[in-house]
Amino acid sequence: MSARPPAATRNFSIIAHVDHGKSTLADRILERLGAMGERDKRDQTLDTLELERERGITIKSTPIRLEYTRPLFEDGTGGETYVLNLIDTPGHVDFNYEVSRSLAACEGVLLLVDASQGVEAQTIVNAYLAIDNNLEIVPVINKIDLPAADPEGAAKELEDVIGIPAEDAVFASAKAGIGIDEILEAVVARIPPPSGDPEAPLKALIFDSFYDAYQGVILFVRVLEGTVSAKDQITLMNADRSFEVDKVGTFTPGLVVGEQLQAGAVGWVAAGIKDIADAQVGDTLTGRERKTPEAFPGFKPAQPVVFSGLYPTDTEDYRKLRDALEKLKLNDAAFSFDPETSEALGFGFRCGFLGLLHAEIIQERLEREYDLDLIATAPAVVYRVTLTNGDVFETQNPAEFPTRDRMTSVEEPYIKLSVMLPEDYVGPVMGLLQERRGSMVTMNYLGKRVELVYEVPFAEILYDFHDRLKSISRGYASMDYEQLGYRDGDLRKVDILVNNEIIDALAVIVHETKAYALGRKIVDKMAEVIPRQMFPVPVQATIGAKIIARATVKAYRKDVLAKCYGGDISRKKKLLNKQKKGRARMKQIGTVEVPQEAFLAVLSTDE
Ligand SMILES: Nc1nc2c(ncn2[C@@H]2O[C@H](COP(=O)(O)OP(=O)(O)OP(=O)(O)O)[C@@H](O)[C@H]2O)c(=O)[nH]1
Repeated sequence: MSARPPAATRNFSIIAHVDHGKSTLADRILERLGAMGERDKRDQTLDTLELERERGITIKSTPIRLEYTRPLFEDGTGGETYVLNLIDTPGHVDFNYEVSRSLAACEGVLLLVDASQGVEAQTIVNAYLAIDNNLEIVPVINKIDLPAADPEGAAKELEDVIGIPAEDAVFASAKAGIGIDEILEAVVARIPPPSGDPEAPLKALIFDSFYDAYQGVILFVRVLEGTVSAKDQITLMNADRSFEVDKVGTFTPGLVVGEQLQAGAVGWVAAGIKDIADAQVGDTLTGRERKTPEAFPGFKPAQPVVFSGLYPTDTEDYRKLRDALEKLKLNDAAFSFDPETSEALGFGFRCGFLGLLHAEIIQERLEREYDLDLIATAPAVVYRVTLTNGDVFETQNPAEFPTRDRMTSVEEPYIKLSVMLPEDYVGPVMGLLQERRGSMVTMNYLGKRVELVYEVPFAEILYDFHDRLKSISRGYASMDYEQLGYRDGDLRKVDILVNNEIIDALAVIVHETKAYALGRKIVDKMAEVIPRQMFPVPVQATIGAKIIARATVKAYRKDVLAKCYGGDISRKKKLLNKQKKGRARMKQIGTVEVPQEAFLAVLSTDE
């Protein structure tokens, strides 16, 4: 494995906007290079988790080592064999940091653009991630088989927006297998080989990892300098922890054990690391004795930015939930959980995620793989509050948010949001962004399409923003964003009362200008979803002592069982059973049963 000089290696990734054909192209390359072999030819080989496949989104970056032998050309060239390390990248903004680390492990990328869609928001963001990492970009215009394809137009857009010469583009159809040979030739001809001195002190970048019950954490690394072998003593520079290497190897796919990994190589390292927090993506591996002078730049500890409470609907399941969270955490340094108690919901956990999709994935896994029924509270961002006594504290739990008289200021996280859309929808989309307290940074025209760049409070896009954007642009707009940092905001806590009791888990933080509208929306939605009781149930929204909105859940007119008096007993049983089923995902609060939907009332769309 290590005998091959780095000159014959190419490390690259495929980057694209969602659905532009990344997985299809990767599969086609694998197939072309025989890597599918005898294995079951599945739809999307690179997407490993069961859940990813169902959602059609790649979560884990799984590299694959391929061998490519150039054909013999008439001029007598060709015939050489190259090792191609194809590093997959997750295709969602929640995982942009992982994408940037995966790219840091490469020398080049295939930038894939759908010939019928053209450049989209994620195309631009991903291209800039590649440019920031000084990568060679090979533009590939995909789906040229589609009747609506305009390959030249898409190539021209790339040139106009990102400055990649249109004549560099390779036209392809991953589905029909067109242009695959050209793509492989472009990879070896245009993407530079890795450099680095195998004799230098070890310097390897961790770009992904997973937890294995027997081996501990398996690190996916790109060796930048030096060599790493079994029995080496290594140090993780940012974590400042040292380990002895058990095994190293490459991916073919599947983990293959090898002797060593040298500068330029992409492979895996197992070193009996038990805690994934010690081996975070972006950290640098070096020799314990012979250290590299500087860690690879740009390390950011995984930090959740969206928080939500997770409670078992059945209080008996608390331990089961804790065990499940512990298991998931083994594999996911970016996910956090801490016990929390809610007066309304009992014992649960405050969980932190990289974004809404990450939150949804974790929740779905808990329910499906661990068979748990959960109540999730509305997602919230982290607020920074300065109290009147000068103390500053951060909170992501609206229930803990202080009243106005106890604080002097609040700050909230902002993002830089980039939206790509046809010019016809610019008006309505700008209206939406303004409604979300956004301020424009730039507006770029490219032909009939426009890129809008806005600074927006993160909380404003958490809920229904993406759906609204899609619906007002008839599905044509695409978006991507990056975190910017904290800014002052005039924020209030809105409490929700059911049957005159504050339900702590329903509190939300909202901008002063929107408090009334949001309070109204929540109480109306609550009144709609809380089942009728034997008595009328008032639902109120308050700021401090002031009621800002109110609605009532009307009482039953008749007892459901009244009909059954004297009737046959099986019918009565059936009815009770039906009611019991309907009760799944309900939480008894005082005398009132509140369904999961009510806890997410704040997420319901305005329309
Ligand atoms: N007509 C046509 N369809 C294609 C081509 N390449 C991919 N597709 C289709 O486009 C859709 C999206 O392709 P994927 O490969 O899943 O896209 P992706 O970019 O990997 O998507 P994510 O994994 O969700 O990021 C699928 O329905 C593919 O069959 C192509 O060359 N021509």
